[in-house]
Amino acid sequence: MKTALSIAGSDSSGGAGIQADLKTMTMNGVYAMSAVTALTAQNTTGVTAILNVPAEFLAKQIDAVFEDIRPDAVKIGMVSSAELIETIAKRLCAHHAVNIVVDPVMIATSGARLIDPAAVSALKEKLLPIARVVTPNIPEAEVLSGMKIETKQDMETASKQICAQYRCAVLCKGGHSLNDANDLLCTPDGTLRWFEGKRIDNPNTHGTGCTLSSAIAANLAKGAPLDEAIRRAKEYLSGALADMLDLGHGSGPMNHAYLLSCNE
Ligand SMILES: Nc1ncnc2c1ncn2[C@@H]1O[C@H](COP(=O)(O)OP(=O)(O)O)[C@@H](O)[C@H]1O
Ligand SMILES: Cc1ncc(COP(=O)(O)O)c(N)n1
Repeated sequence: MKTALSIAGSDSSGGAGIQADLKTMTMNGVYAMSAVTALTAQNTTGVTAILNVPAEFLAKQIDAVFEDIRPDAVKIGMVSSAELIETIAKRLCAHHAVNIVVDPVMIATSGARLIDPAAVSALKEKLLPIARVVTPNIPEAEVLSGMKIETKQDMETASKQICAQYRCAVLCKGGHSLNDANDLLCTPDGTLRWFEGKRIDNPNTHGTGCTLSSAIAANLAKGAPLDEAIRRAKEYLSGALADMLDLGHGSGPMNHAYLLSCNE
C-alpha cells in the first residue's frame, strides 16, 4: 500500500486540517500518517485558540515517520511560524522527501488568520522551492505573487510569476472569487492547463483546500502524474461537496466518506 504524510494543524471540528487530510488520504486509497504542527480550538464558526507545537517536537514526529514508514508523498498545510517552517524544510530535505504538496494556508474559510505575517517569507523561501506543487487560493496567490487578481488573465500572470520565481508547479484555485470552480495549473516548463470544475451550490466549504491538496498528495503517492492527480482530486472533492452534508452553525464540513454508504 502506498503511503502519505500530512504535516498540518489539528482542527478540533474535524472538517479541515489534519483530520480532513487523514480522511481524504484514506478515501483516496493510501495509508495516511500525520505530523501535527499546531492544535487549534476551532469549529465551523471560527478559531478560538492556536497552540503551536515546539519545533523540536515537530522534527521528532517527522523523523519518526520517515525512519519507519517512508511516505510516498507529503502534504504540508497550516504552519504558522517561521521556526516551524524552517524545521519542516530541514527535516524533509534530510529525508529526501518526494512528492511534496504545499497548501500555503493563510486564512481559514471562517476568516481566522492561521499564519504569522512574519512567517510568509519563510514559507516562500523554504517550502515553495521544495514543492512538487503549491496550491494557493486567490487571496494566497495574491500574497505569493504580490499582485491583485481580478480576472482569469490575472490568475495566469500570477501563477506564471510564482512558478518562475520558486521553480515549482502552481495550482491556483478559483473556488473563491473567480469564475466557476476552475483551477489553473502552471508548470515550470511554462505550460498552463485549466481544470474546469462545476460550482456546487453548497455554503459548507470548510476544509476544501485541505481536502484538495491531500487528495493530490494521495494520488501522487499512487504514482499518478501531476495533472491526473489533480483531476482525480477535484473529482473526489466535488463528490464530497455534492453530498450536501450540513453540520454546525457556520460554513460546515464536507462528507469525506461519501463513497461509503451511510445507510444501515
Ligand atoms: N462551491 C464549489 N463547488 C465546487 N468546487 C469548489 C467550490 N468551492 C471551492 N471549490 C473547489 O475546491 C478546491 C479548493 O478551493 P478553495 O475553496 O478556493 O480553497 P481554500 O479552501 O484553500 O480557500 C478548488 O478545487 C476549488 O475549485
Ligand atoms: C488546522 C486548519 N488547517 C487549515 C485550515 C484551512 O481550512 P479551509 O480549507 O477551510 O480554508 C483550517 N481551517 N484549520
